[in-house]
Amino acid sequence: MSAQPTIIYTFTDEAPLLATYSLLPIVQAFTKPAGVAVETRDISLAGRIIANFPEVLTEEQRINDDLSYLGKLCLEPTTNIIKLPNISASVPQLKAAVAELQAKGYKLPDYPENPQNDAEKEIKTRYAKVMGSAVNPVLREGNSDRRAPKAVKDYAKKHPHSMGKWSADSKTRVGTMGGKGDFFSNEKSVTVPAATDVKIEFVAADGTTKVLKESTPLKAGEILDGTFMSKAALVNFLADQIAEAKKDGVLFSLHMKATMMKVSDPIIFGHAVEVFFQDLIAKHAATLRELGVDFRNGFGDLVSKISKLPEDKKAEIEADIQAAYANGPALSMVNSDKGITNLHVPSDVIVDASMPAMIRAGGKVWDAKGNTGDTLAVIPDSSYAGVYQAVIEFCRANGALDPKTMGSVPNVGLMAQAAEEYGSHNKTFEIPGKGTVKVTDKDGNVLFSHEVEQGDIWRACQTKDAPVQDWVKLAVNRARATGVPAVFWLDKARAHDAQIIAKVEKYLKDHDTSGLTIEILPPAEACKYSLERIVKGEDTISVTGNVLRDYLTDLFPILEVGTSAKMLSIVPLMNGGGLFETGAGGSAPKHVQQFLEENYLRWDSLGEFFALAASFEHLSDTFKNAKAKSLADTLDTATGKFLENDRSPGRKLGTIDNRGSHFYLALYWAQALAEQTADAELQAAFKPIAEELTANEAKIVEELLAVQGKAVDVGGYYKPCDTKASEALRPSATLNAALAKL
Ligand SMILES: NC(=O)C1=CN([C@@H]2O[C@H](COP(=O)(O)OP(=O)(O)OC[C@H]3O[C@@H](n4cnc5c(N)ncnc54)[C@H](OP(=O)(O)O)[C@@H]3O)[C@@H](O)[C@H]2O)C=CC1
Ligand SMILES: O=C(O)CCC(=O)C(=O)O
Ligand SMILES: [Mg+2]
Repeated sequence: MSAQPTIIYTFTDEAPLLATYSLLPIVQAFTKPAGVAVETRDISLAGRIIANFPEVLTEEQRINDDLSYLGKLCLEPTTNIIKLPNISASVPQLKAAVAELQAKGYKLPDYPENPQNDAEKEIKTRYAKVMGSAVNPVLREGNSDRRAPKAVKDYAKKHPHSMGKWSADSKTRVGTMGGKGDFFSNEKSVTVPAATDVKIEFVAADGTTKVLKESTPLKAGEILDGTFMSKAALVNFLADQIAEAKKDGVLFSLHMKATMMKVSDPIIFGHAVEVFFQDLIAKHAATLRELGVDFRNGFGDLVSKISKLPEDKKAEIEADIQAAYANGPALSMVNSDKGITNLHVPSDVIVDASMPAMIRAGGKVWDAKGNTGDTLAVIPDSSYAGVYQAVIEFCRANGALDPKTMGSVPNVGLMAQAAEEYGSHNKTFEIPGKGTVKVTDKDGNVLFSHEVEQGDIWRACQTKDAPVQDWVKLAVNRARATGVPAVFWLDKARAHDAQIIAKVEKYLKDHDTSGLTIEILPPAEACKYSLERIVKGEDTISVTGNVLRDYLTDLFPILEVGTSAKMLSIVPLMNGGGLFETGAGGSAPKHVQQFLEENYLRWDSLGEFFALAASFEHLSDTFKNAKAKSLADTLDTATGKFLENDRSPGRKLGTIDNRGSHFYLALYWAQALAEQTADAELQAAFKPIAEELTANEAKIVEELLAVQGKAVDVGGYYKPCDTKASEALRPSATLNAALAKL
C-alpha cells in the first residue's frame, strides 16, 4: 500500500484534455491541505504513440508507457484512478496525430497503410496497438456501474433540455440483417469446463490449413463464442437498404462502432461505402487503385487522395461524386456546411452516441442542405439493433419522452477483462477464401466450426467466469441499495446469451435476492419493459453485457439528462481498487473546434466532479482517511450548489464556459470546506480562500469572460503545448493567485 493516499488523474485528448488544464490545478490546490496527492499519467493518443517508438526519438522526447503502468496498477487494491475520455483512434485520426508529431520534430515513421516488407509490417503492428479502444479495455479490471446522480436527475426535471417532437407518422426506423448471415444468426458458444488453450484455423476448400491464431488460453468456466458475418449477405443487405431509403424518401445513415470494434466494423463500413458509390468506384477502379484509396477509412479517403490528381481527372471524379449523391438516397450528414457525410470518416458516427442523438431529436438527422429529416438507420448486425427499434416504436406511439417526469435506467455492465465483443479484435479475421474456420482445444476436440466464404468476417469473443460472478453481485447490490427492479438484457435464443443465462441463474443463488425483482428478458423486450416504467417516472436497472453497456449508457442519459457527460461512472476494480470514469461519452471534437475559433469551451465537467467525489470517498475507505472523506462530502455539497445555481457552461459565447464553471465549483467547494466542522484543520486552511474567492467573484468572472470571442492557439491538437494551453485555460490572474496560496 502506498504510504500517501494518491489519486491518478489521466491526461487524455481533445475537450477533456483542455478542461484538465483548467480543473486539475484547482483539484491539486484543494487536495494539498488534505495530504492527498494527485499525480498525472499521460494516456493521450499522442502520448501512446510517443511511448511506443522510443528508439526513433531523442532522450527529451521519450516518455514512459503510462498506459501499461496503469494497466498493472489496476490490479492493486489501493489504486484510485480518474479516467477521462480519450480518443479511440480510427486510421484517419492516427495519421493526423502522427503528422502533427512529425511536424513537431518527432521522427516517427509514417503509418504504412499497405506494408511492403517486414519492417513496415512491424511498424503497422505497433501503431495497431495504439489504435481503436486501446485504453479502456486495459484499465477496466472491473465491471461498470453507471447512473445519473439524483442531483442531476432533479436538475433535469427542473430545467429540462430540449427534445424533438416524435410524430406517429415518422418514417424513421432501424434496418438490420436480422437472421440472414449476420453475427447474431451464426453465433456458436461454449463454456469450457477446465482451463485449456484453443487454436483458430482456416481450412481452405482445397484442404490447405492456415493458422489464424495459434493460442488463446481459456480459464475454467470461460465462455468462448465464434461467429461470422457473411460478406455476400451483408453486401446484398446494404444494397437493399440503400434502395429502400431512396424509395421511402428518407435519409440513409449507417451506425457502427468502428473505433471500439476496430477490426470488424471498419470492414463493414468499407462495404457500405463501396455499395453506396459502386458505379463511381467501378468507373474509376484503376485510378483508385493507383491512389491507394481504402474505403475502410471512409469515403473521405477518396476525397483527400484525389487532390493529388491532375485537375481534369479530379474534376471528372468530382462530377461523378455529385452524380452518385444525386442518384442514391439522400445521405445523412455529419457537417452539412463542410459537405461531410455519414460515410466520410468511420470515427465521426459512433452508434452509442449517434442513435440516441437522433432519437432525442425526434427521429431526425441532418441532410446536405442543413435541414432535418427522417432516416433509415442501418445497423447491420441484429444482436442489439432491436433495442433502438423498440425505442423508436415507443416514441412513435407515445410521443417523445419527457425529461421533466421520466424515470431512469441506470446500468450495471459486464466489461471486466475485455469481456465479450470488446475483446474480440485479436480474434477477428477477414476470411481469405471458401472453407471452414475451426476452433480446437489443446486435446484436439473441435469446439465449433463455421463454413465460410471469401470476405466473410469471422470473430471469436471471450468472457471469463470471475467477471460474470462479480457482475451478478454488483447487480444484486444495486437492486438491494435502490429497491428498483433489475433486468438482465439477455436473449436465450442467442448462443452466447444462453451460456451467460446459465451462469446468471447459478450465481444469483449465491445472493440473498428475497424481496427483489430480478428479471431476464431479451434486449428489445427489456427495453420496452423499461420504457413502460420510465414514462411512469419509475427506474429500472439494466444489467447488460459489454456492448449494451456502451449503448445504453449513452442512450438513456442523453434522453434523460441531455448528455452522458453528467453520468456517474464507477468501475469497482475486482481486486479492490477504484477506477472512476468521467461521464459516459466521448471526447467531443467539436468542442475543441469551437474553443480554437472563439476561445469558448463548452465541455461540461460534471462527470469529472462526480468522479472526483466518488474517488475521494473510495480513498477515505481504503486509507481510513478522514480528510479524504471531508473532501468527498464538501465536493458533494459544492456540486449540489453548482447544479442549483446552474453553473454548467452554456452553448454560446458571452456566458461562463468550462473555465467559469470550474471557478464556481472552486468557490462552492471552498465555502463548503470553510463551513464544515468535521475537520478543523481543513476549515482553517479554506476559510481565507473561501473569503477571497467570494469577494472576487465578479472580478474573476469578468477576467474569464474577457478572453472570449477571439481565436486562440494552444500549440497543437493532439499534443498541445503545455505552456500555451495552460495560459489559455487559466486566464484569471485573480483566481490563479488565490489558488497559489493553498
Ligand atoms: N470513454 C471514452 O474514452 C470514450 C471515448 N470516445 C472517443 O471520443 C471521440 C468522440 O466520440 P463521439 O462518440 O463522437 O462523442 P462526442 O465526444 O462528440 O460526444 C457526443 C456529444 O455529446 C455531448 N457531450 C459529450 N461530452 C460532453 C461534455 N462533457 N460536455 C458537454 N457535452 C458533451 C455533445 O453533444 P451535444 O452537442 O448534443 O450537447 C457532443 O457533441 C472519439 O474519438 C471516440 O473514440 C467515445 C466514447 C467514450
Ligand atoms: O473505449 C472506447 O473506445 C469507447 C468507450 C465507450 O464508448 C464507453 O465505454 O461508453
Ligand atoms: Mg460509449
